[in-house]
Amino acid sequence: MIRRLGVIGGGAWGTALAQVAAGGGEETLLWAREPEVVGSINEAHENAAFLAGYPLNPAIRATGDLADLGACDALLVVTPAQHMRAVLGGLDGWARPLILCAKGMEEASMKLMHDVAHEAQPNAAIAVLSGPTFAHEVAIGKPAAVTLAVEDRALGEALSARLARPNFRPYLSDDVVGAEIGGAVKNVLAIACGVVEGRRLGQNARAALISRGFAEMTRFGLARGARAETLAGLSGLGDLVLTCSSESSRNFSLGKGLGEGRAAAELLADRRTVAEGAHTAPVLKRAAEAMGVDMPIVAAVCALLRSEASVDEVVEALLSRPLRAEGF
Ligand SMILES: NC(=O)c1ccc[n+]([C@@H]2O[C@H](COP(=O)([O-])OP(=O)(O)OC[C@H]3O[C@@H](n4cnc5c(N)ncnc54)[C@H](O)[C@@H]3O)[C@@H](O)[C@H]2O)c1
Ligand SMILES: O=P(O)(O)OC[C@H](O)CO
Repeated sequence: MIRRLGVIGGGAWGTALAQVAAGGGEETLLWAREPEVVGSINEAHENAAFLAGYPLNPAIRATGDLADLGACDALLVVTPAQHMRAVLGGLDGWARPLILCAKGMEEASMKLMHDVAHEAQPNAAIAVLSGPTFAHEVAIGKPAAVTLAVEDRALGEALSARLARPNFRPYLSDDVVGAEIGGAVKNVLAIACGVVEGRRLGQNARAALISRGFAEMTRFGLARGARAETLAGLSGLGDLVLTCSSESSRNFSLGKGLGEGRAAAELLADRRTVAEGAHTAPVLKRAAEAMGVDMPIVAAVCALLRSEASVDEVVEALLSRPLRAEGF
C-alpha cells in the first residue's frame, strides 16, 4: 500500500506535485536544497523562490535533510536531470518505489533517467511520470493528465490510485523508455518552436516544425525501443504540443530569445530555473548520431545554442534539405 509520498526537489514541478500528493490532506514531505525554500514552505505555505503566488496545502512540510524521507512509502524525484544521480546518491539504500519526473538525458553518460536512477539506487522500483503539465496550472488544480510508466502492473495501479485526483489523471503504461524519450526530446523541439516565434516565421512554420519534430522524436524513440503509441500519447505528442505553443515554457522562451537574436550564453546566464532542452540537445544529438538516426531540427538547436550558426543560417539549412517522402 502506497500511503505516504515524499518529494525530492523544491522547484516549481516538485512543489506542484507535492500539492497533488497532499490534495486529500495527506501529510507530504518535500526535500528542498535551498534553506529559503524550506523556510518559505513551512512558514508561509508558499514556494516564493520557484512558484511564487500559489498558496500551498498546509499538509506539505519541507525539509533540508534527505534522511527525513525515510518514512515515505514512495518518492517523487523532481530534480533537474543533470543533478538526479548526485541527489539520489544521498539516499541511504532506498528499496521502495521512485517516481522519476525529470525530463532529460544525462550529459556525461547519454543515459535516460531510469538508467541513472537504477545505477544510483539498484534496489528501488522505478516509475516515470511525464506529460503536458505546466506546474503553475497543476498547483491550482486545473485539469491535467500524465503518463505513468512502470513495468510492474500492480505497482503501477497502486501508484496511480495514490496520485490520482479529480483534476489529475495518470494513464498507465509499461513503456518506461517511451515515456522518458518523449519528455526529453520535446524540450529540444520547444526551443526550436520558440525560435520560430522569436524570428516571426509564422504559424505555418511552427506547425510544420511540430510535425517534423515529432517525426524526429519517433525515429529516435523507435530506435531506442520505445513504442509508437507512447510517443503519440501524453508524454510525447501531448507534451510536445503544449510546450511548443506557450511562453509559459522555459524551453520555448529560451528559443524565442535565440530567435530574437540574443546569444544562448546571455540567455542562460544566472537563470535560477531550468531549461532542460539546453542540456539535452547536445547529448541527444550525440546519441542520435551514434545510432545513425537523422535529427536535423535537434542539430539546428545545438548549432544555435553553441552560437555556431545564425538563426537565418539554420533555417536556410533546414529548408534546403533534399525533398523526401513524408513519414518517420
Ligand atoms: N516546471 C514545470 O512545469 C515542469 C513540469 C514537468 C516536468 N518538469 C521537469 O521537472 C524537473 C525539475 O524542474 P522544475 O521546474 O521543478 O525546476 P525549477 O526550474 O523550478 O527549479 C530549479 C530546480 O533545480 C534545483 N537545482 C539547482 N541546482 C541544483 C543542484 N546542484 N543539485 C540539485 N538540484 C539543483 C533547484 O533546487 C530547483 O529545485 C525538470 O526536469 C523539468 O523538466 C517541470
Ligand atoms: O517550462 P518547460 O519548457 O520546462 O516545460 C514544462 C513542462 O515540461 C511542460 O509539460
